[in-house]
Amino acid sequence: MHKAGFVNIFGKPNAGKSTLLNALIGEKLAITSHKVQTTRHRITGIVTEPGYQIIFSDTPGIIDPKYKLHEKMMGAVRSALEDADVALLIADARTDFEENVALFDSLKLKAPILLVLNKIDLLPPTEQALLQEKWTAWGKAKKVVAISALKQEGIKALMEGIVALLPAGEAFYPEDTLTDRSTRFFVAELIREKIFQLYSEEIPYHTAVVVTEFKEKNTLTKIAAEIIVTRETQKGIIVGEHGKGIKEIGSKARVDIEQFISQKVFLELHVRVRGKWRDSDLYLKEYGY
Ligand SMILES: Nc1nc2c(ncn2[C@@H]2O[C@H](COP(=O)(O)OP(=O)(O)OP(=O)(O)O)[C@@H](O)[C@H]2O)c(=O)[nH]1
Repeated sequence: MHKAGFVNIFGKPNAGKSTLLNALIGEKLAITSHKVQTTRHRITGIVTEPGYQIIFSDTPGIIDPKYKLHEKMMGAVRSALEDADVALLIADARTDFEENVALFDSLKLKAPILLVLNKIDLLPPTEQALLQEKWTAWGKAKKVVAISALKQEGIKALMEGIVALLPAGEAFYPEDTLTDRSTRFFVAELIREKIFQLYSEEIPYHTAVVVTEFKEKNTLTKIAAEIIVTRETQKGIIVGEHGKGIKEIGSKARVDIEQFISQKVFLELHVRVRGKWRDSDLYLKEYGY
């Protein structure tokens, strides 16, 4: 019997959802950083094996919306709640058990649940066993699996648990499909990731990235992108003294983009100020939210 279905990942910000998606897919599709709310979209990654196809979705961490951007992010979570065949609820093993329970209960999921206890590499084994018992006693998960998404431990057992819960069905996508997102989308995400990794405090949360040009030539791909911020001062910080900041974003992003598209890249970055982009439907649409 062939199996196929949508397996959606939910959890608090920073629980490790994107790291888990990448570990399950075996490719870097979702960007990560140690800051919360790195993920803003629903990102799909597809695994096809002889007996099954799984369409995984990473979702933004669940928060109370403060900007229209946040509302769009939570819209992505809602759509994922509705179409899940299997729900992966991921909890950072070091965070508060009750808070995670409250969040997971509030989702009112109808799909079968797999509870994923992540970051166990940071926990003594005795604590891990206790926590695993607590989650089993919660009673709503078909299975509790302890993993380290970062160290890729426990992923095989998790995969087996997922396949067991998958409904019968034909594949939704051709077997060589890795994702439903465009290359441009991933290029913008890789640039955005560098901003999350290189700048502290509020800058990343005021930033969007749009690819304005993507031209494949014989030996190299020419890419131009705009980094959108909300204030002139932020532009100054991103550009940096003598352009040092933007050069660093550019050279780090270029290395990753070249690896992603397997071609040499010429990357041109510009910074643009757009006062209220996070609250403007027009700009949010233009920037892909
Ligand atoms: N030690 C350890 N760190 C991890 C593990 N999984 C994820 N992390 C780290 O936790 C941080 C957050 O990981 P992400 O995958 O970006 O988390 P997320 O849940 O997608 O975060 P949002 O985008 O805020 O929703 C990153 O610094 C990861 O490297 C793990 O198993 N062990």
